[in-house]
Amino acid sequence: MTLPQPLLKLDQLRRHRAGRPAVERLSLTLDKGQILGLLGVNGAGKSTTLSMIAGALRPDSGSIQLNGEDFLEHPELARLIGWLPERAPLWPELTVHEHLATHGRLHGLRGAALKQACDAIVQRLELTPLLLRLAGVLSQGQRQRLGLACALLHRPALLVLDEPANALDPVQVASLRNVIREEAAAGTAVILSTHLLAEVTAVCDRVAILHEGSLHHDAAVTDTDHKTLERTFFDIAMNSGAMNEGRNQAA
Ligand SMILES: Nc1ncnc2c1ncn2[C@@H]1O[C@H](COP(=O)(O)OP(=O)(O)OP(=O)(O)O)[C@@H](O)[C@H]1O
Repeated sequence: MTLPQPLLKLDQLRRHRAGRPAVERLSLTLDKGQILGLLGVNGAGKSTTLSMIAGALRPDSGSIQLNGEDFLEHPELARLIGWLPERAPLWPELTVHEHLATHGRLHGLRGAALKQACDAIVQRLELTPLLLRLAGVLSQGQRQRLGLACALLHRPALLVLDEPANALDPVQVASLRNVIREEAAAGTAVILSTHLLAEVTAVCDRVAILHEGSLHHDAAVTDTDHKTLERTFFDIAMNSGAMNEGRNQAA
């Protein structure tokens, strides 16, 4: 019997930025319907990792497989991905509706299918009152919601969210959590980076901790209550030198 392959497989990813290692020998897998939280202090390498997964930054070495295919060899597999970067890239002179329609067209949606996709995401993310507003005058939280809508519009198999709760009010944070859970229940794999441990325990079923570009922890969240996760996070952040020595000796 052949085992189902993971939706996403990172193998020994490496990337230097400004002459320094930003991500080092990172290997991870993610299955359909899983929600992985990526934690780490500032500069740990979370955004660099997510940018490589989303196809926006090429690794120096290592491989990325999507559905068993080599993403670096087949960049067209980007159609499987919905990406919300740390700062949603919006055109200030386009309205919310024009953004959605443009994103849909870029993903090959036309006519009735495009209208249906836009209507569905507008309703889901409660964007109706904002439809005719220019992106340039949206609040930060509204920009974040529009960025999330653009990432979800084409029904990606893998959702890559870089600090998605940034600037959202508590009502919108709760609604974001629901959207993430609904996506995972429908089979979408989700990877999200955050600084908020509570975000991970509330919504993720797995957690990975990056430090200085390397993976230091990868565990199921059900096995890790909030206090334990907090302790693990601080241990890694404060004792990384000692941990690295241990890892090097073990290697
Ligand atoms: N555009 C860039 N040019 C050069 N170096 C960069 C760039 N972006 C990030 N870096 C460097 O890469 C390393 C990893 O940064 P990255 O943004 O991936 O970390 P992060 O974990 O997402 O941080 P934060 O939590 O602050 O968003 C850091 O040393 C950072 O200085």
